[in-house]
Amino acid sequence: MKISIQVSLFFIVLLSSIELTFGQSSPTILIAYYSETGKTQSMAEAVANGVNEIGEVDFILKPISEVKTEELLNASAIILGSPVYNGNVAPQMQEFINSWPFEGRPLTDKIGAVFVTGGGFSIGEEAVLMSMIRSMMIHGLIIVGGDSVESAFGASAITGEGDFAEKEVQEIFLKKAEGLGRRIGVIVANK
Ligand SMILES: Cc1cc2nc3c(=O)[nH]c(=O)nc-3n(C[C@H](O)[C@H](O)[C@H](O)COP(=O)(O)O)c2cc1C
Repeated sequence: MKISIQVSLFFIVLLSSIELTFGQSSPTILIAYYSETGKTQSMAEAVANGVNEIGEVDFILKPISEVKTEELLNASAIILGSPVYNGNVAPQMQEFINSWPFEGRPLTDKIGAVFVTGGGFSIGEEAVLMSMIRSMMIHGLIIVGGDSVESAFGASAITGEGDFAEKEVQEIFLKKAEGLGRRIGVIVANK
């Protein structure tokens, strides 16, 4: 009798620990970017640093070419980054979004957010933020901006004009990206 109670207790503890291990995995934020010369990648890494500060959520950080459909479907939030090409989103990023599953709108109600890098001031960066936001809204995502009025539509960096030319992405822009990541992290952690 005593042995069978002990065996039952053992299985109860085992099942509880399995539930704890597999039933309570942290929500994940997917940070996906396109980058030819590394500037948008630097912003993506800053977004990830911001998410990391929150601690309660996982993130996947990768170029769009490596993103799997299941990673999109499993993510609680999707954060996209693109450079500005001739006033538009990089065509690779648009193709990526166009490849998302649409039937039944399986991405509906995930959090969506965006960041860009552009060579110059007001020659496309806001248009590209808005372009990605529009596409995400077609898929039913809930759009969230950055953590300051200067990143209201998402985080942006100027990489090629005046003092910002031929340098690493500057701290003032990386801070916006970090703030975006932190904000999405807090929202996802409390969702
Ligand atoms: C083909 C091409 C077109 C570009 N067109 C624009 C543009 O219209 N407006 C702009 O601000 N920057 C433009 N840029 C500059 C890039 O957006 C900028 O250098 C960006 O930071 C590059 O990001 P990456 O290092 O992640 O590739 C263009 C760059 C290339 C290569």
